[in-house]
Parts: sequence; C-alpha cells; structure tokens
Amino acid sequence: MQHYRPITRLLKRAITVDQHLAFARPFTSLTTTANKHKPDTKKDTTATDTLSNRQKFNQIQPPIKLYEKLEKLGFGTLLKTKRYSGLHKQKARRDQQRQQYTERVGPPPEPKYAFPLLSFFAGAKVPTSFPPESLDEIAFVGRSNVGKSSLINSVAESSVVRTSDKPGLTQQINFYNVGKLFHMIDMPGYGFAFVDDAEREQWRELMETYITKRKTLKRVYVVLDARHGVKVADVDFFKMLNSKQVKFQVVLTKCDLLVLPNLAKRIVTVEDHIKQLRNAVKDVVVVSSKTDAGINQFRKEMLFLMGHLQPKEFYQAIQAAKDEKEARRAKSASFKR
Ligand SMILES: Nc1nc2c(ncn2[C@@H]2O[C@H](COP(=O)(O)OP(=O)(O)OP(=O)(O)O)[C@@H](O)[C@H]2O)c(=O)[nH]1
Ligand SMILES: [Mg+2]
Repeated sequence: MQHYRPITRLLKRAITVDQHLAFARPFTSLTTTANKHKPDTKKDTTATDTLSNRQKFNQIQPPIKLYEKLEKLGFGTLLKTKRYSGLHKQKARRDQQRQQYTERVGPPPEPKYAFPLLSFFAGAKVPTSFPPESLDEIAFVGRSNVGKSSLINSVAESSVVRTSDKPGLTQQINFYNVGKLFHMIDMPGYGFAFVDDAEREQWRELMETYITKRKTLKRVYVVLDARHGVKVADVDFFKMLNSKQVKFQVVLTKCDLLVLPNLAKRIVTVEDHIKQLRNAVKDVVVVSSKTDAGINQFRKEMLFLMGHLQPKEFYQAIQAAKDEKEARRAKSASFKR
C-alpha cells in the first residue's frame, strides 16, 4: 500500500495542474480538443497525457486573427480545403466588414521602413573588450544556427554580418553600428554541442555578463527556429533572463520553411511557454530572412523601440526617390540598347 501513496499524490497533482492550465489559458485555441470537451474529469486528463507532443501540436486550433496576421505579413494563404472551410467562412465575413470600412476611410498605406548603413565596429571574446557604453543597444541571442546573423543582415538590408549553414560560426559578441542611431549585437549561439565544455561555459559567462551588466541594452531578442520551437536550452535561457529582470522578446525565424497552419500552431505553443514570464514581451515576432516576410514590420517595431521611427511620409519620400532613380536608370538603359 505504501508504494501507491506517492503515485496517487502525483496523479492528483497532475490533475490540478492540468485544470489550472485549462482555466488559465486566455485563448480557447490553447486547449487541445481532448481537454476542451471535458476539462475537469480524471479520465480526460489521462487521455491528454497519453498524447504525443506531435498529436498535441496537431490539435491546436489557432484563432482566425492569427491566420489573418500571418497572411498580411506574407507567409502564404490558407488552403481552400474542406478542413479549413469554417475558417474561410469567418474570414469572408471579416473581409466584407473590412471592405466596407476601407470604402469609407480608405486603405492604410504601409511604407517600406529602412535602416541606415550597417557597419561592424567591435568584437569581444572577454568582458574586458566590450566597447564603452554609448548608443542604445539591441541584442540577438539564440541557439546555434537558428539564423541570428542572417536576421541582422535582413533587417539592415546588408551583407556585413557573416552567416553559415554550419552551426557555431559566430564565436564572439559582435557589435554593429546602425548609422549613428543605435547598435545591434550579434551573439554566439548557446547550447552549441560541438565545442568543449570549458569553451561553452566561457561563452555562457560572456553572454550573461553582457546581458546583465550592460546599461545601454534596451531589448534582447531571443531567436528561435520556427521548425523546432522552444527547446530545453531556450527554456533555461528564458528563465535566466526572467530572473535577472531583462526584458526580452521571442523572434521566430525561418518561417518560410513551415506551412501556414503549422506556423500558426507554433506561435500558439511559443506564446504558451512565455505567458508566465513577467519579463517576456507577449507578442511573438514572426519573420523569414529568406523571403523577407515580416521583416518590414519588425524593422518598424525596432525603430519605434529605439525612438527613431519617423512619420510615414519620411519613408514614403525615400521610397519615391528610389523608385524614380530606378525608373530613370531603366529608361537610359533601354535608350542605350
Ligand atoms: N530558409 C531560411 N533559412 C535561413 C533563414 N535564416 C537563416 N537561414 C539559414 O540558416 C543558416 C544559419 O544562419 P546564421 O544566420 O548563420 O545562424 P546563426 O544563428 O547566426 O548561427 P551561429 O552563428 O552559428 O550561432 C544559414 O544557412 C542561413 O542561410 C530563414 O529565414 N529562412
Ligand atoms: Mg551567427
């Protein structure tokens, strides 16, 4: 009889935790269909417990709003299949309402936001080589090979930052100057398996010192590969940032490699992970450095965060000047021919 006591206690705890989660979830989409029907029965808890992670992932029902946001950012469209017919009906209704609104007010023009020229100005392997604190800073961290360096290139429309398809390319903290507005910081990847323990510990200490001691650091972007989502190393890093009271936001990259429904489900799972962390920004950034989907919006958010977002007309004028220059060049090229 003594052997069964701890197990029963554990089971009871599992049930209360599951019930707590079911009620704490802000979206109905977060509850899997299994616990949606009967959230508070003992039988049902064991049914969800037996589901594999893949099955739980497949059962997530992201809200229509999320699909609409992703379509607008350029991550493809929802297939017109029977499976998504309910969502399509909801969408058609909302489209009609929106059309009526734009007929009255006119469509909102979204300019192309731009960063000034990106340049490398310092690299640090030890904390003593950090450059002096001057402009505000944004840092990009994440596991190796998730696409941190590519993301910096993409937002700055640059090729200054070195990238590679082999993990572990960035091995020091690199500081980049964005015009003379602010700095972007590229970090080595954490949880990298191919370096020895001593080196991994040295990188961890270096990153932790930078993140916790740097007064000019305004935001840490934790980059995740959208295909893999949150891994154990990421959870540890989230906890570290949260305990040190460092404000951070999750960026899902390589989103071009997922179909739209899976991308929406991935976002829901990531939001589920960070919702309890006080220092996490609840909005998840979704981008692809390859197709540039979501990059313009991300650029706008960063400019706003750094206090350098100009009125829309500023960017519209830059774009108009660029288009004019391009048209003139095309005209003279055709004339020469
Ligand atoms: N399809 C796709 N590939 C990407 C994207 N972003 C990065 N990659 C690829 O992912 C690989 C790794 O990119 P990096 O930017 O070097 O990754 P990192 O996180 O800086 O890696 P470490 O410096 O090793 O920590 C490269 O082959 C990139 O071309 C993306 O949005 N979509
Ligand atoms: Mg890198």
